[in-house]
Amino acid sequence: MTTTPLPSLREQQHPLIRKLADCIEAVWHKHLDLSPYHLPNEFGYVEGRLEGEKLTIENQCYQTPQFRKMHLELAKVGNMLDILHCVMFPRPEYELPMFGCDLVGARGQISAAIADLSPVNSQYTLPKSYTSALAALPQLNFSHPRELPEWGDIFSDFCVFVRLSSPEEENLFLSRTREFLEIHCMQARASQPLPSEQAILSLAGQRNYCTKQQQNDKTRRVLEKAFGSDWAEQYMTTVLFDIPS
Ligand SMILES: C=CC1=C(C)C(=O)N/C1=C\C1=NC(=C\c2[nH]c(/C=C3\NC(=O)C(CC)=C3C)c(C)c2CCC(=O)O)/C(CCC(=O)O)=C1C
Repeated sequence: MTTTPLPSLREQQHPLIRKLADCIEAVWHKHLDLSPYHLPNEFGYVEGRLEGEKLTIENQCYQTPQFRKMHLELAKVGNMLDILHCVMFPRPEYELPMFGCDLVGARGQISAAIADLSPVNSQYTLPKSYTSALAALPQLNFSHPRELPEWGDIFSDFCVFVRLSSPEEENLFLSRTREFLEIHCMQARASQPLPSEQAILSLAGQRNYCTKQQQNDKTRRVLEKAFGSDWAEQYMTTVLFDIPS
């Protein structure tokens, strides 16, 4: 007897969030050898109240030989906010950057769309194979680019951070994020583990990435209003951006 999977939260969210969630899963399944990554079970599916609005979070996590954790999170705040969050944490013995993306939709418009392959080596530079593949992509011109906050110094020169104001730009963002993911997954599959002293340097870069991302007060505020500051702190430091030991 086949159990029909529960409909994902994405069916109730902004179409671009649904398309990007489907795209991320498709690229992961196409290129990588996925195994489950078990989050503490209270975090698989959580519900809270945000000023009377229900906050629903749906998490999916995998791991592969090259990635210790690949996290796709969908969140919905009543009818106000739709969120997609995705971070791929490389195993430190691989010199791979961090893929991260965040989509925040309010009342049908995507006010924040960001995707990046962020360097975590000791010089905070991307591997040459990434730089050449990314530099070969056509230059995109979005009508509403956005300025990164202070803590955003972790992102690469190829980072896309925009407000999306049309279906055409939504599709541009979707295809550029798919390109980032395809490059990343193919590079990851072709990569070999580094000597252990290199792993220590990558760990430091990942720690910096997580520490900076934990400074995002816009994320923290949504979580605090729904679950309180202790829960938000725990969630940001153990689920969203857990610093590898
Ligand atoms: C790879 C990058 C990246 C990753 C992985 C990441 O997690 N955030 C990332 C980036 C990033 N996010 C930003 C903004 C917002 N984030 C949320 C909320 C959530 N985002 C979540 O993931 C979750 C958990 C599900 C919640 C709850 C809201 C509400 C906003 C305001 C929306 C707006 O400004 O229009 C900004 C702008 C920050 C600024 O301008 O100061 C940046 C740069």
